[in-house]
Amino acid sequence: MHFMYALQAAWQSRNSLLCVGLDPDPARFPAHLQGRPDAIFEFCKGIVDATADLVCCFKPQIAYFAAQRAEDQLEALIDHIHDRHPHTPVILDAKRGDIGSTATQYAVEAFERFRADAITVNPYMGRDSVEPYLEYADKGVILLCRTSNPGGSDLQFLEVGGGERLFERVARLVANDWNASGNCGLVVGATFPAEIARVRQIVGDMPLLVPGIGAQGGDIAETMQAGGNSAGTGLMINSSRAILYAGSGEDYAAAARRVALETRDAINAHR
Ligand SMILES: O=c1ccn([C@@H]2O[C@H](COP(=O)(O)O)[C@@H](O)[C@H]2O)c(=O)[nH]1
Repeated sequence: MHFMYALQAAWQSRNSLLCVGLDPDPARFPAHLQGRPDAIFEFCKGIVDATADLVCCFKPQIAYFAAQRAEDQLEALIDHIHDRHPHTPVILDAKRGDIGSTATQYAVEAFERFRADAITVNPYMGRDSVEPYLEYADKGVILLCRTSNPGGSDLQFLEVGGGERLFERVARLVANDWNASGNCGLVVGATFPAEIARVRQIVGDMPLLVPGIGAQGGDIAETMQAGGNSAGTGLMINSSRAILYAGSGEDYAAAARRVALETRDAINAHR
């Protein structure tokens, strides 16, 4: 199914704009999982099974798996999500960016090896570097636009001519030129609500992946006010650490569910 249809369906059926980020850090795992060769898979599976009915998508961040030589556990986790929680889109957060021939391999990795429904991509090498992902017309391509980190302003805020800032140019380019298959989205951090509003103004109803609530301190009310689209959806609001590490004992998944539920409800209170 086309990523955008799957996302629309998940927004409706789950009544949720919450994306749970899967950033497994073994140093923070509960004691009963420490030292197990499949700890990363088991930890994430516990989170996924406890929260799947509360989310519109999951977002595994590939660095947490690759750093532990655990790409096989990432493959198993995405298979698990597809098998046990169908109709729950998976965004592989990889922020890839390279020349076309290499990007082709990254696209195969994301969509064929890992079976992700969407991938995050860095747009700053230009259209030919993004084309290999766009060619998978039913997969989501979510481009970095205004990232949540403070240093994002170093480049993304630069004026690039015509009174436009770089993040605005990216938003306009993606909305007007790169989105021919209707499979693009943008990353805009919750830590910069004014820029979320500006991006929404430029791109209309395009889905925005919004990290930065929870551990990074972004405000849910301001995010919703700035980013909701005409249908009251349009957002995948990500929280990773605040949910993953809500508990530290054997009941960590139940603790994660409690915080996911609170977060989903706090988001819905502003729709
Ligand atoms: O601008 C961006 C783009 C991506 N991220 C990613 O989102 C999560 C945020 O984790 P929290 O624990 O909720 O802070 C993480 O995987 C980042 O790599 C982002 O934070 N900002």
